[in-house]
Amino acid sequence: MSKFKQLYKPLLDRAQWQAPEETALEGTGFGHWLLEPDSLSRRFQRHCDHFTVSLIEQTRIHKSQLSDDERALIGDVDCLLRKVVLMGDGIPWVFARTLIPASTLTGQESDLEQLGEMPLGLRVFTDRSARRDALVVANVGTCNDPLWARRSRLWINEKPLLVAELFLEAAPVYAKESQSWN
Ligand SMILES: C=C(O[C@@H]1C=C(C(=O)O)C=C[C@H]1O)C(=O)O
Repeated sequence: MSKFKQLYKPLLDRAQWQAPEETALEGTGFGHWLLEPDSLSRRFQRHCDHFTVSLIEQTRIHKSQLSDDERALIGDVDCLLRKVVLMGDGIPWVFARTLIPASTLTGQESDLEQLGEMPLGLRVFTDRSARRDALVVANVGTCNDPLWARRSRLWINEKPLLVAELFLEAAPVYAKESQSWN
């Protein structure tokens, strides 16, 4: 089992998700990143020379494996589960876990199953219909050493997928100089 899965999946699993307005994120350096409505991948590309994605795992899961939260957001459906690490110049920045319903992997979106190490966001946000909602955040670290995560639902051609992202210690979200609008 990948060290990323061993280390980071449990942190996402136990995240106590909160609506952004319940946290003091608005207007903070963290908030500019965590509340990013557009593609995180595109934003990361502006903060490194080589933005890459490492595919950790991709598998089909039965709808019985969904949490109640997940089922409420994307339906009681079998899904494709995709786990990746996003890296800037080879440094792990985000551990991401995405659930793509089988009903989303149809028509123009059937290619989402063959993304491999192409960033999901660069594919989804090239579609004019793409939008993000149901964004929630969680600090899965401590007050003194925050480790932020977010979960949001993406829509492409009115079909949903659910993305959970854990911002690892080296991610620019924690760097003073990058806590701005860019
Ligand atoms: C949804 C996006 O795609 C990013 C890339 C992912 C992937 O390649 O699996 C998963 C989550 C995101 O961090 C985005 O760029 O906003």
